[in-house]
Amino acid sequence: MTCQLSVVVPTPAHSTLGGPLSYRSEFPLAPGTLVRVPLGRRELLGVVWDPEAQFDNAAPEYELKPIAGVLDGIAPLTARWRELVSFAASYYQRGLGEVALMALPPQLRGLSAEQVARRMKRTAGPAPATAGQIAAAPTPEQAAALDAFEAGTGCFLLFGATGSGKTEVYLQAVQRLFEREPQAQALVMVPEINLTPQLEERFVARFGAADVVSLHSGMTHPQRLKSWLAAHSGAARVVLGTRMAVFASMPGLKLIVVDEEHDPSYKQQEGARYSARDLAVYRGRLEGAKVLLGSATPSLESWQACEKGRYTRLVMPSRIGQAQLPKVRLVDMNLQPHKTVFSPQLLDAVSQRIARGEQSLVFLNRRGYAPVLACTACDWKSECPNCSAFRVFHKIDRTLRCHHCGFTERVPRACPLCGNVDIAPVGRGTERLEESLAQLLAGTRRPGGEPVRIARMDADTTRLKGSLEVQLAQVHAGEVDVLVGTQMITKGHDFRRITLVAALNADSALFSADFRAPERLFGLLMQAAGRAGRDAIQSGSSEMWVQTFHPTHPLFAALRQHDYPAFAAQQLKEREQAGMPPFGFQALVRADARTQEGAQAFLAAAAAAAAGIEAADRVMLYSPVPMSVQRVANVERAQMLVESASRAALQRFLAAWHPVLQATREKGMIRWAVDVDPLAI
Ligand SMILES: Nc1ncnc2c1ncn2[C@@H]1O[C@H](COP(=O)(O)OP(=O)(O)OP(=O)(O)O)[C@@H](O)[C@H]1O
Ligand SMILES: [Zn+2]
Repeated sequence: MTCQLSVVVPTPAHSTLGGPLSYRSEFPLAPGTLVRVPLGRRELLGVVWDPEAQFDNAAPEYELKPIAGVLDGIAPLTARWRELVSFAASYYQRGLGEVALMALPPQLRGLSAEQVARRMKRTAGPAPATAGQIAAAPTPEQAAALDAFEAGTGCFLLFGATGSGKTEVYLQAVQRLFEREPQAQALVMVPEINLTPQLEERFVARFGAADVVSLHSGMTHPQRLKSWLAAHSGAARVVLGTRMAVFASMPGLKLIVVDEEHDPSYKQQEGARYSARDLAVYRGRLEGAKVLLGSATPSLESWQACEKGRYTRLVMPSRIGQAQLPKVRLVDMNLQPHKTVFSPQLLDAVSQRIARGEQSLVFLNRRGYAPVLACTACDWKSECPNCSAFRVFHKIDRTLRCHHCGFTERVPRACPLCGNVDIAPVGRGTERLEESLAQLLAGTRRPGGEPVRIARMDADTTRLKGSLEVQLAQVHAGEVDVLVGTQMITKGHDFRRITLVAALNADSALFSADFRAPERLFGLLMQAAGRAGRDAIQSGSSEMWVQTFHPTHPLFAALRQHDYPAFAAQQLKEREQAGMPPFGFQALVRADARTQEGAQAFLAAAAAAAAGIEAADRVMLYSPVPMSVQRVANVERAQMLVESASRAALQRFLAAWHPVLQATREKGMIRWAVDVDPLAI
């Protein structure tokens, strides 16, 4: 008996081999089975997909190649998993094979059936240890949220203030699930790996190390495979991971938590540009699993879904232990001498904290020493030769580094244009901020009379594996008085000793062209404020300082009141009037080419050819424009916005347009891609 199988294999993006390929097998195989198949001269990992005709004697056998092997140690992927992958591929306009294989651990691709069988044996460890740490007694707000979650169905938004104990709600929701259904599985997603160490500890303490596995890109391939197999076999009951974990194979999935659901890092920014938060909601529906989104500053999309009754809102306005939210203080920088970096009031407030043995956090969204190095005599600036951007001066190793293409050079001794030896940094990054703070606070003493200890945390200081954990531990242990860093330090951390948070240059985002900029800024400032005063004892005197040239901006009025709902209502009104998301739906087509003209011509040609295709009348195509950083690594970039009042119409249009884009030729074109529901425009 010969069977015809449809098998999904990794095919290049936009390839005409988008769907499953047909292979021959001597025996029937269940959909979802992992197989190895020949393609061209290679042998690839594939997934048996839902068959049109799994068994078909009339098939022209001689044309079909036989499969090369079956990974029969691994149970087939479920129909729901395959449906999730199919949906993601079609919604985000990518190849099915690309998405399916991206969703599997990379190491699986290279393993033979025997190797897999051996790994499976190794993952089957001792019986899982039972839950260890006892849960804290929930506060009344936590208890109410848990009960409402228990009683309802579908998708929930846990709108809880910073420090209101959302993590404990996640833990107890999972725990209650396991008490009811011991075989059930829970997926808990976090935005970034840097938030994971603390959370992972808490889940392990509660459910035991054998029950909890992680999935994120910081893991080695063998570790990832091990976690994946444990989740797939059901041995691990909790999967804790970043956006990629949304595709984890979990046959017993009953609960999905998305912590800090507003965080932009849930959106993949290359390849298949999926939103893990949105897929989590979709997956919840597919699997019949409840979905719990949590945030103190929800995305306007999720907020609107609550307003419309599609999600159930759970609110926890109070901080644990009656701790208060910090008092917001605005410093009007118009009243400060020109080029003031640190207003004297702010400096004074920080010094007072140090003298009392409290910690301060100062954040600035720019790493490096200075964003530009410039000649004091001529026009030379540290431009990147490959990008339309400046190279950033890093003093620590005296380099100029491009943060877009990575191009790095030693700082020249003299101006490359005029030979002047006096070249100077312009502006300020975290490295320089750390340096100037050390000077400004040189006279300040800690309660014991010791000098001030300043630490910096950003992508540069945390590059080495494990260094982030070490630095966070130092802050938690009170070995740091002032923590300087990028927004990395404003997210999610449960700092207990910080009583002052300062934002130094928030203004640039106030007048950004991106309609999401106010939402992002407000979220960032509220989250940053959320790091102060988390310990009830000190919270009464906690403060959030914002230095701004626009103190009367309405965004700050809402910030002062910690009033997210008012801010959201005002923003949603503006968005509704303008037909912007979540009231309208968008996609971006990006084009990379040798020249900017070429990139734009490609987009214009594809737009012209779109007339008359399905749903084109319900879609608005804007003119192609250069991207804000127009050239990166000598590639010119342009984009075109596609908008519709209907998500379904936009989807139909994009699907019909795909072959048109594929057929559009333009000299010098390098690549193009569609970004559905783009986060930045
Ligand atoms: N029921 C409880 N009893 C005592 N302490 C609790 C309780 N629930 C949470 N906590 C403690 O309160 C602190 C804040 O909780 P958590 O970090 O979960 O806040 P959060 O809501 O996630 O805040 P953020 O949005 O800022 O991340 C933690 O130290 C946690 O251990
Ligand atoms: Zn560059």
